[in-house]
Amino acid sequence: MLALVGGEGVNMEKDFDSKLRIYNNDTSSGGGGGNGRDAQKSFVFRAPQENFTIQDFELGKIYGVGSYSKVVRAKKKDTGIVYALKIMDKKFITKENKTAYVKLERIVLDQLDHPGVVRLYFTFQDTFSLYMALESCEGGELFDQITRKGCLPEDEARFYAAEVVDALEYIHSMGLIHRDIKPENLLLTSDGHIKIADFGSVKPMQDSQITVLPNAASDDKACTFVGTAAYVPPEVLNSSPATFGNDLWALGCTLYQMLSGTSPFKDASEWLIFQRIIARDIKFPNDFSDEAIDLIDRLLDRDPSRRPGAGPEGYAVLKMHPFFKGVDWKILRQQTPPKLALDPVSQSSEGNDAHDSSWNPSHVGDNVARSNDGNSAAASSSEAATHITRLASIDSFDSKWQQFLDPGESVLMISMVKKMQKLTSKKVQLILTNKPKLIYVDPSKLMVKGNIIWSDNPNDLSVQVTSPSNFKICTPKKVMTFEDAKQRASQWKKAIEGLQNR
Ligand SMILES: Nc1ncnc2c1ncn2[C@@H]1O[C@H](COP(=O)(O)OP(=O)(O)OP(=O)(O)O)[C@@H](O)[C@H]1O
Repeated sequence: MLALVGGEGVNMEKDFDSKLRIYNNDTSSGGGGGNGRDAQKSFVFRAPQENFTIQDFELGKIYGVGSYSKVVRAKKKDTGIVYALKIMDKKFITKENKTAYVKLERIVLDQLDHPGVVRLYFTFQDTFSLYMALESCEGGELFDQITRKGCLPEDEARFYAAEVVDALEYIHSMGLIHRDIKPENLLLTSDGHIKIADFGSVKPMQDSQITVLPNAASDDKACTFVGTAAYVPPEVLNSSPATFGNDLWALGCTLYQMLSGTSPFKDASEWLIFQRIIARDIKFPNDFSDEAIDLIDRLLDRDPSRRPGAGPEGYAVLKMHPFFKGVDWKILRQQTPPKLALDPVSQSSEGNDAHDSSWNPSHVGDNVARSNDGNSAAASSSEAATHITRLASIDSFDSKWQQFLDPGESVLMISMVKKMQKLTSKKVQLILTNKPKLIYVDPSKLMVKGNIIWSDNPNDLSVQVTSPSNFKICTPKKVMTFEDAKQRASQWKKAIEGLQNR
C-alpha cells in the first residue's frame, strides 16, 4: 500500500482531483465568486466536503458492493451517528472513466430532499478513496425481502409500490430520470420504509431543476451505466432518448417481481431477455388480481408516453389506479410498513457487525478494486444474482446478429471490436455464445470472418489481457489481437474463462 504514495500515487490523485473538482465555495462568501480558474458559476453543497478521515469512523458490516464502490456501515466515533459509507477507489474510478458518474451522483443526491430518497450527509476523501456518507438503510434491499418471502402479498406490494410512486413523482418533478429502478436499488429503513438509492445512472432532463456542473456525466455517449437488462424498456433497446416513462416501465417490472418473486422478462442470457422485452412477452401468474394485472400491463405499455404517470395528467392517473385503492397518499410515511423478513444468517435487521470484523480501513482501496472481480465474499444480492448489466451489452443488441445463431443458441457476450493486424485494423463484431461458439463477423457484409475453435482446455484457447482495451485470443495455431474501445478486455477474458470452467 505504502508504495503507492510514491510518484505514481500522487500523480493519480492530482489527476483525479482535477477531474473531480466541483466548485465548493465558502458559504461565507454567500455563494458568489469561485476561484479564478473555475469561476463560471457558483454552487454550494448542502452536504459539505469534510476533512474527516476513515479513522473517525468505527466500521461495521459491508452493506453491499457496487460496480465501482463498496458500501459499509460506519459509526461516527464522536457523534455515534451511523451512516452507510460509500467508498470508491480513486484509482479504479479514474482507470474506468467513472469520474463523471461519481460527480453526477454526488451533485444530484446533494440536491434531493424527499423521505423516499436516500440522503447524502457529507463527503470526504483521502489519498486512495472518496467517501460519501449516506443515510443508513438498515432494512437492506427490497430484493432481499422478495427473496426471503418468496413473493409479497398484494397489500405489502401495494405499500412498497405506493412509496416508490411517491418518490418517483418527486424525482421526475425535479426533472430527473433515475434509469435503474429495480428491487436492488429500493432500500429499506430499519422500520421498513422505502428509500430509492443508486443515482449513478441518473439522467437530468434539459429543464431539470437540478444544478449539474460541467463535466458531470449527462450525455449518453459518456454514460456507460444505463440500467439493468431485466428492467430495460424496449425503447432504450431501440436507442430512443430517455424519458420519465423509462422509470415507469421499471416500476411495472418491479411490481411484477414483488407479486411473483421474479422479473417479468427472464431468460438464460441478456440477449434472450432483450428479445422478450422487444416482443413484450409477458405472462401473468393466475394469482395476480385484475387490478395488479391492469396496472402492470399499463406500466409496460410499449409507448412510454402512455404509461400511467408519463402523460400530461401526470401522476394523478397512476395514483388513482384501482390497484392503489385505499392508499392515503398524504400520510404514506406515517403508515405502518410491512414486517421485514430478517436475514436468516445474521437474524437481525440491525447492523450486526461482528462477522465482518475482518474488514478494516487499511483494506479500503484494494478491496474496492478487488470486489469488482466479483470475488468478494460479502457481495450483495444484486451481484450474486448477476443482475448488474452495462450498456455494453445493450449497446450491441441488434436482431441482425441473430442470423449467426442456431435455434436455442444465445449470445453471452458481444461487442464491436477492432481486430488488429500488422499494419491495419478491421472492425468486427465479436460474438460469444452459450454453445460455446466464438466467432467474429464483418458488420457491413454480415459475414462470418472467423470461427475461433472452442476448447475448454486453456492450453488450446486462452485470453491475455494487455490493457483495459486490448486482449489477445490465443489458440495453438494463431494469436488474434483485439481492441475493445469500451475497455472490456478483462470482461472478455472472464466470459471466455467462465465458460471454459462451467
Ligand atoms: N444507504 C445505504 N444503506 C444501506 N445499504 C446501502 C446503501 N447504499 C447502498 N447500499 C448497499 O450497497 C450496495 C452497493 O451500492 P452501490 O450504490 O455502491 O452500488 P449498486 O447500486 O449496487 O451497483 P452499481 O453501482 O453497480 O449500480 C447496494 O446494492 C446496497 O445493497
